[in-house]
Amino acid sequence: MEIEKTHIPDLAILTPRRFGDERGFFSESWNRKVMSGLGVDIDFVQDNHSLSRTVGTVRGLHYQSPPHAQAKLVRCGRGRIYDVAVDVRAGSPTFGQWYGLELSFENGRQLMIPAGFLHGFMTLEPDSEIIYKCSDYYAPECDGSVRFDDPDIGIEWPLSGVQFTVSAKDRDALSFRDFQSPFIY
Ligand SMILES: Cc1cn([C@H]2C[C@H](O)[C@@H](COP(=O)(O)OP(=O)(O)O[C@H]3O[C@H](C)C(=O)[C@H](O)[C@H]3O)O2)c(=O)[nH]c1=O
Repeated sequence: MEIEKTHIPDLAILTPRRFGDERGFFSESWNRKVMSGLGVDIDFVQDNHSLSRTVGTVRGLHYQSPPHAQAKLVRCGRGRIYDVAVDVRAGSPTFGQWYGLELSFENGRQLMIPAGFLHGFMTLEPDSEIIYKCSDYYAPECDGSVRFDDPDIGIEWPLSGVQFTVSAKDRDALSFRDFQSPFIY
């Protein structure tokens, strides 16, 4: 398992080793013992899996507030997405800063997102599927969302000039200016 830091503290990229042979490959997508040896010890309790049919589907930017804040480990099981996390931990030196990268079946990369971040992605291929581990259970009463295209965050999404597919919840999401962070660094 390779682990790479980003410019945002605690936000990291994990790339599991793939054992290739004539059949294809085998990979351990998560191993708690290996990761705790690398200093990342999270008790994930829920796995999520979503399929987005069209290019330019955007899901996010979402968060769950305490006491059900979620750390997430995100990977792309099919297709290709641009995955983004925004640091919204009050007091963090990188508060309001975002980091994005391509996750795909091909590159096998995973984004390790601590609690206290907004999370969202944009699909770059049709029929893209993401699979992600969460460190707390779904709690709709704690669910919140901020506009993916908020100018005060300024995410440089890779696609422009396309008709984005966005849920009503995400279209009506908060502006970053109206968002009150419930997270402490
Ligand atoms: C998140 C979630 C949703 N649901 C139900 C609730 C709705 O009836 C349906 C679709 O939910 P939603 O529109 O919130 O799904 P996404 O837009 O993919 O939201 C997710 O996308 C972004 C990228 C995230 O990081 C979050 O995990 C999550 O907010 O699934 C559940 O039953 N359990 C869950 O954990």
